[in-house]
Amino acid sequence: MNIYTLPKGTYSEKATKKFLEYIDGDYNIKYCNSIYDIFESVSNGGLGVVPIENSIEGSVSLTQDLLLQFKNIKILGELSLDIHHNLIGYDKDKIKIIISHPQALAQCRNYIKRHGWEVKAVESTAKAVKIVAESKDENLGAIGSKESAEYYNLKILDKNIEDYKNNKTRFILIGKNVKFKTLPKKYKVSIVFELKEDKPGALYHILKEFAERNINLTRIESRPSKKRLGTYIFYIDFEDSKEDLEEIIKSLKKHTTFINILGRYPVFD
Ligand SMILES: O=C(O)C(=O)C[C@]1(C(=O)O)C=C[C@@H](O)C=C1
Repeated sequence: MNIYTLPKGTYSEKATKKFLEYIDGDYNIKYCNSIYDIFESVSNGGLGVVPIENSIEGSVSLTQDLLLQFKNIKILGELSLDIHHNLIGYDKDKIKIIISHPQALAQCRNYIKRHGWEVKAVESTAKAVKIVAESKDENLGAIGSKESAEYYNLKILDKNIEDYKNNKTRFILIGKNVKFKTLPKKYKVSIVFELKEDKPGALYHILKEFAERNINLTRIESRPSKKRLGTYIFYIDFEDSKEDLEEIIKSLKKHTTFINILGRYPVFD
């Protein structure tokens, strides 16, 4: 079986290797150019690993949108990685343009601003490093992992260039089903829904259902419904509890036009 992720040297590849330590069975890592390509491949079978949230920059909105779009794909597991970015290239003093993934560029925004560099966004940090390596252009620099610098034989010109300490990204394992070797104690549930009416207290009625059952929400987020300006869908993550999930969903359905369970899954360290 295959497990799809972003190219060699990306942080997503690192997360994939960590997931594989917990997964039962033989999987070959297959590299895709974008998060969209990973979802498309996984919809035909196998597993995938994609980033979903970063502690500095927030949600990876493409992942959120695709989880809704690809109805046959579920979240099967979650883990977080410490993210330490590096400036990669030839000569720091000659750099004029910095290339990287939009999330990585955003996580190093102050650092880039301080140096007055122009920025260019590409599909992954590893692709950025590859472009710099293949161009042999000293005016270019990339932001990426230590592994990507090694893989493309480029120098690390600066380490830990993220703007805030404790930079972490959450990654999810996606697919139809999986078997784990061992299971952690912590489980989470992710749901997405649209409120029935835009009226005072509409979201309160949803939150009340969780509060009354003493369920801890770990994230609440809205995204445009893409139907009209000012209309939203909501993503909620909550800690799995002894409460009956079907019963919770039934109680939420009273207030929503649609509600999907994106996954009920273990959270690995
Ligand atoms: O380009 C990569 O290396 C990725 O794995 C993507 C990604 C992301 O989209 O958040 C993963 C972790 C970091 O937050 C920066 C980039």
